Amino acid sequence: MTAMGKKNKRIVVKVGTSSLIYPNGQVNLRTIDRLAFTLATLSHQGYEMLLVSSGAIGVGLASLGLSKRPQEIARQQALASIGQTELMRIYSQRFLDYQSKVAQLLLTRDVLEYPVSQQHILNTITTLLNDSIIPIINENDPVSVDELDHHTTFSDNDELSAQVATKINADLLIVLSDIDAFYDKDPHKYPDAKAIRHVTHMTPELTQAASGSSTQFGTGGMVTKLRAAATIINAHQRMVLCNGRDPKIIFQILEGQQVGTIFGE
Ligand SMILES: Nc1ncnc2c1ncn2[C@@H]1O[C@H](COP(=O)(O)OP(=O)(O)O)[C@@H](O)[C@H]1O
Ligand SMILES: N[C@@H](CCC(=O)OP(=O)(O)O)C(=O)O
Repeated sequence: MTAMGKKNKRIVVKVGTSSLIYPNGQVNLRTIDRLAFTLATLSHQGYEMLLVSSGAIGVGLASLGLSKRPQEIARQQALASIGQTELMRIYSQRFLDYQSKVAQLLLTRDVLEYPVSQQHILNTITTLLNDSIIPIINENDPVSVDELDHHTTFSDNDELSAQVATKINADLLIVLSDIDAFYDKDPHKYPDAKAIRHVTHMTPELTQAASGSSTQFGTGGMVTKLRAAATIINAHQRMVLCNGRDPKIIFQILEGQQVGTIFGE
């Protein structure tokens, strides 16, 4: 079973905070550099590449030399606004080194759901892809709110990446995490956990196997990745979950090698 057929062209890559920030809070420039190299190379080969990148809050913490995420929402939103510009500065510079241009889209749930704004977002993405510019997407954290009467957040960027992948009709969503695959239980807690290589449909057992993040900076853990996978399976699309330590793993996936966990028929 491989993730890709020959016709696959439009690829969404999602990278989580745990791949972008070292456990000591420093920005992982090595991974960012390899990510830029990989996506730029594939874009030059004719693939349409999009990146959904977390890391605004993590980079914000690193910029201010803070080690712990604050509780207060306004502080988190301020950190995201500080970190987002720095994250994009790093991406722009690294992608330029590999002769690729990037663009930034910051989205909230409401603008992606409302038909008129959704169409504008899709038009922007299509125009960028036609010009071989790589859209880098994150949630617009400083304006996202999660209140009873006004809910504009995505639960997490895993869900945002699945929403984007379905709306732009992507051929594949690749979720890069700090773990090699989806396991029958959290391998950070249970050393005897076994990798599940292919999931064609969701079952209550699989949902139960997924638990939260056990890393300092990750947010949703496997719960949100499984939700994203369910969205992708329902849309008859495909998702691969794999380790983002070395983003060159994306080349292996596109060459048809079996890595990580494949979700979808
Ligand atoms: N069944 C499972 N299989 C794999 N990982 C799991 C599972 N349940 C929970 N996890 C945890 O989910 C983590 C990945 O999620 P997270 O820390 O949010 O990463 P990211 O920043 O990439 O989104 C893993 O490091 C692991 O500890
Ligand atoms: N929008 C937030 C990331 C939220 C998120 O989903 O994080 P992660 O679980 O690391 O993918 C940020 O840029 O810090």
